[in-house]
Amino acid sequence: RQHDASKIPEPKKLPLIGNMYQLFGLSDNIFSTIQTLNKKYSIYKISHIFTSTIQICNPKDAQIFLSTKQHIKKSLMYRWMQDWLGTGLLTSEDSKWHYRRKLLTPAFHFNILQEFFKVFDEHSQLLVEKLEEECDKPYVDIFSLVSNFTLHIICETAMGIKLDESKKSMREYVNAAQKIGTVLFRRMRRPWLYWNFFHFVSSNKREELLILKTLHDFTTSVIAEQEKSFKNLDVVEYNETDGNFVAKKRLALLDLLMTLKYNGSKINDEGIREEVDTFMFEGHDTTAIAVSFAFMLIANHDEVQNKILDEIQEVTNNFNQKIRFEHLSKLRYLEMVIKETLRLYPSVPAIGRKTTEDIYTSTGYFIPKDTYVGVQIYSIHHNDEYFPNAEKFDPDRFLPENCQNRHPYTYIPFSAGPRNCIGQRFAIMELKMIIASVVMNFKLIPIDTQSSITISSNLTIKTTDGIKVKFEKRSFI
Ligand code: HEM
Repeated sequence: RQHDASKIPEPKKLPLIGNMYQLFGLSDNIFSTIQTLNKKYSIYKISHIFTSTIQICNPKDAQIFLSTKQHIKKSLMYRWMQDWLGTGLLTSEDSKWHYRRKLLTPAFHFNILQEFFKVFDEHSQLLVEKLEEECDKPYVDIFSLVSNFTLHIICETAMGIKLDESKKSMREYVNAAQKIGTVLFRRMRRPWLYWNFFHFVSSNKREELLILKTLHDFTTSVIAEQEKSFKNLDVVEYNETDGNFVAKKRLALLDLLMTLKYNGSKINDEGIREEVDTFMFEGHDTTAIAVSFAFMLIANHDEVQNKILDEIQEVTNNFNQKIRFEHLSKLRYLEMVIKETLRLYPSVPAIGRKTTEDIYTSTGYFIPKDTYVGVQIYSIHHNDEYFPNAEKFDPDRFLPENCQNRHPYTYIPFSAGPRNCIGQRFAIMELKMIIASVVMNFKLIPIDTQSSITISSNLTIKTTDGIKVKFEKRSFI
């Protein structure tokens, strides 16, 4: 065992600015700079005068940090996100996180998801209608179109409100949600902005405040709208053992939070705002990204597209029935396509933690308590050692027999362990419904390819120039 954190490999350092300078430069190529480092080392340290982070690019160490209840504290980036998300489920720690996680888990129970199906269906059909209007165009920039639909879906399901289609604030919200990531990333790359004072007086902060206003105005209007129609049912009881209030009936997210607020629990207006901001963002952006990359990959792989279509044909009795809730679990090949899309393009490419006790890595490096750690999901997914010919899109990697011998932490698009994604099943259902509805109605024609796009760094994975796909109406259905 090597008992020394200083033994962890470090890319070349300079005085004061450490090796952080490696990440300076244009935001477009930062992503590839990070990936080059990630390919070179399976674990390494990146640092400057104010802070250092251990980057983990291998599944064994990812398991050490993610699988236990021990390391649920988050890294610096999540603290910077608190002006936006408060301490909602994604950014909270310790007892607050435990309480909220326990409280909100039933809001994504199977029975609730089943009720959401009609919303997934309705918006998938509306997306099909919208794409029909786009068939004449040389291509569709898919993310900006789909994110509108996924925002509607999260509002109508988890928040329980129907958005007004013409609402200008909706588009503004989606744009602001893209911009906030850029502002947060800019801070990460400028060491002097780690100092709250310097950040407070910077132009970055001024930009952040404007963006936050747009984001918060939108979520505030969603809460106000839901509150107008909210009916307070007597479904809350006090749990003597843990001193918390619980709902006796399963409720969707915002209904649950409102019910608890009106019945004297710990949830107040601020708590509601935190969770609405958190779920609104996590719930629409991640899924829109996944749909966009899935369309690009399907368009570029005819054999995959045909297999998806064959499976839908079989499940819907030769396209004679509409896709129903019970069909979703039968769309097994489509599920493999979604998994392979999330391997190549995990919507959340990296996550951060802070150690809560001294720890040894799988190769014996010592990491002391209170160290920031980054788990590099994208680079674990792109490692040829775990996924031979890793850049190749091959859904068969997820055939049961092909998964057996893989370390479980080689594939972690939803993270893993107690702080994994609470919306995982929601996301898979929504993706299945949207992709099946679109492939059933259109032939997807490639415009962008895996090599034509440039991935850019943001909180979630983005490209510098959108993702372009062409849609051609199928005539035989
Ligand atoms: C393809 C879609 C999605 C992907 C790839 C994804 C991925 C992730 C990942 C990697 C995390 C861990 C973040 C971290 O530890 O910092 C996470 C957490 C989370 N996700 Fe998702 N997510 C998706 C969809 C959703 C949806 C649809 C929702 C809401 C309905 C959602 C809500 C959340 C929340 C609230 C957390 C924080 C959980 C906690 O800390 O207890 N996600 N997600």
